[in-house]
Amino acid sequence: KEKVEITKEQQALMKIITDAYNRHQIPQDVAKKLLQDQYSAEENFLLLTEMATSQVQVLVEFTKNIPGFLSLDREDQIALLKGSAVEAMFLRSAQVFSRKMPSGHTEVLEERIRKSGISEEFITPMFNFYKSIGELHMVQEEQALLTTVTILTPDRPYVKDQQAVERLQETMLDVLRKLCVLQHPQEPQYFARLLGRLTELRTLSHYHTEMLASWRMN
Ligand SMILES: COc1ccc(-c2nc3ccccc3n2[C@H](C(=O)Nc2c(C)cccc2C)C2CCCCC2)c(OC)c1
Repeated sequence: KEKVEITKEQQALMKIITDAYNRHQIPQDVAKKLLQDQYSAEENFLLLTEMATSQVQVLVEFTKNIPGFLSLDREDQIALLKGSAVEAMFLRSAQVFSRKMPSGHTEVLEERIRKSGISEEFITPMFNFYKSIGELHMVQEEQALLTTVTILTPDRPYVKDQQAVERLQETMLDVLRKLCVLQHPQEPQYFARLLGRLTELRTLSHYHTEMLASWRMN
């Protein structure tokens, strides 16, 4: 049984990324808004686009704090941001949905989202993903590193120097793997389960355009 140990450098890397992840949060708490009032499909669509837009700005600021990201080719940085924006948005939504809330709040939030205007056919895959993320009970370091690993996906469209992105992603995956072993010692499969969510995330994000196009306006 090999002793898993996070090195000093990896500790520092994890702190930089987690602090940046927590610092670059969306200002307004959309869950609180949704719990307070019921909005029309049009208002919800507007809220969704506002959230998605501010999320992209937050993502850009966050990536500036990923050690090595700014050393990548400038055009590759943009390709990585464009390629991961929707996935990062669903990941953030899953984390917001899975947050510990006073009893009954999650059910109300789920109801508001089901009735938001999104087409029926997308509700099940979306909530299946949210619940599968929730079941992982990720600590904030794992959430930050998982988002970082998602951004540093080498095979996004138009990435020229895939090797450079792969090297960066591997650095992050190594820290994440060790963190999972240390945080979930009874669950040796935890890291694999975590990465499996990224496959589900990519599938869900393929629906995104269709989800918007089929939004049920009155
Ligand atoms: C069509 O694609 C989506 C994407 C996300 C959601 C979504 N899942 C959520 C889970 C918890 C809380 C809110 C949640 N959202 C929306 C939201 O704002 N997501 C969000 C964004 C966009 C950026 C940053 C951060 C977040 C949370 C609410 C937008 C207003 C209508 C209701 C959904 C969605 O719901 C139908 C459909």
